[in-house]
Amino acid sequence: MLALRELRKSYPGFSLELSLTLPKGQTLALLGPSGSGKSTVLRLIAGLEYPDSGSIRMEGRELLALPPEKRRVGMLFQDFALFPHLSVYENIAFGLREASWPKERLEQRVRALLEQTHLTPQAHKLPHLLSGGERQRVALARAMAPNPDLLLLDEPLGALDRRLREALVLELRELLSGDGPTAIVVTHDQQEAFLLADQVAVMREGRLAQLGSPETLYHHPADPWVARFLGHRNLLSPEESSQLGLPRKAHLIPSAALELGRGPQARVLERLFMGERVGYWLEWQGLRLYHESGESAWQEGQSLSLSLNLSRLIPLEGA
Ligand SMILES: Nc1ncnc2c1ncn2[C@@H]1O[C@H](COP(=O)(O)OP(=O)(O)OP(=O)(O)O)[C@@H](O)[C@H]1O
Repeated sequence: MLALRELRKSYPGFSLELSLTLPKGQTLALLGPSGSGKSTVLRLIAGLEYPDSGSIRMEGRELLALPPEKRRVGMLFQDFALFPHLSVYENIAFGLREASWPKERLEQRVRALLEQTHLTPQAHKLPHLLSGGERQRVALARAMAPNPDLLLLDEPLGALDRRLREALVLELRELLSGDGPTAIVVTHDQQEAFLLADQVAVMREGRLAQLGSPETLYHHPADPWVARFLGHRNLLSPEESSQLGLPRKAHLIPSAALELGRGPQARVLERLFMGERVGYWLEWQGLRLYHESGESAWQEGQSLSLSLNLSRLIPLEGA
């Protein structure tokens, strides 16, 4: 288990303050906008930065008392940083040679990792001959080689184009799930965080805005900021809520609360064709609501009847 306790780090104009725990074997995603402190957390754990105060305990050891190389933490960088002149095999073996692993044990470990990451046929290739996905797996195998207690992945899919990211996120998910390593993944992509992590920590300005499973976070965001950050578009302010007869609090309108085909008229303000799905911004009873569906026939200016099931709205803390 990893435990960060009251970890503090200040830079001019920015301060981080964080406590959280991560059970062994689980994956945590640090999700937040640019500048919210995600990479700082990784750097503090890896030992590339030192905190002003606090503690980082991993399997009962205080990591802050140890130099980076003794922390048993593996790091995977955004650009993978493979050694271009070394084969796949030698890239994976690199850290083990540095740590003077005995020959036989080293060979066994590298072969096992090649198997696990489906890279055995590529073992003797140089990195430039590999696909993006294969390169990612080499980098991951290299980071996992010395059996770190914790794997840190900083935007592991950040440098790749969207189509490749979509395929690779599933490969990464397979490697991290089940009896995979304890891992922390930094990402600013909500979908990636949800697909990879058991727990998601949403960060805002150096603080933990919310920690929870992807489903809990999505269905029960802590406040309107988290709700908006996770892509919810239909939120009521406290004033709008009270006009509808609800308590004077912000509310989230889940898509299941919008019922089409009955109720007062809504006007289509904007139609956003995206392919399989079409998004519609609607004006209804003085509110601007967003609805997404497979229905593509509605046009701008058209009216539809719509009702809002108030019993399904979720009250949120904060404004
Ligand atoms: N070495 C440093 N010296 C001064 N300020 C720093 C340093 N490292 C980070 N910061 C500041 O700390 C804040 C958090 O940076 P950090 O890189 O952790 O954010 P992030 O959430 O990872 O952002 P991104 O998604 O853009 O990578 C930023 O305002 C940044 O400018």
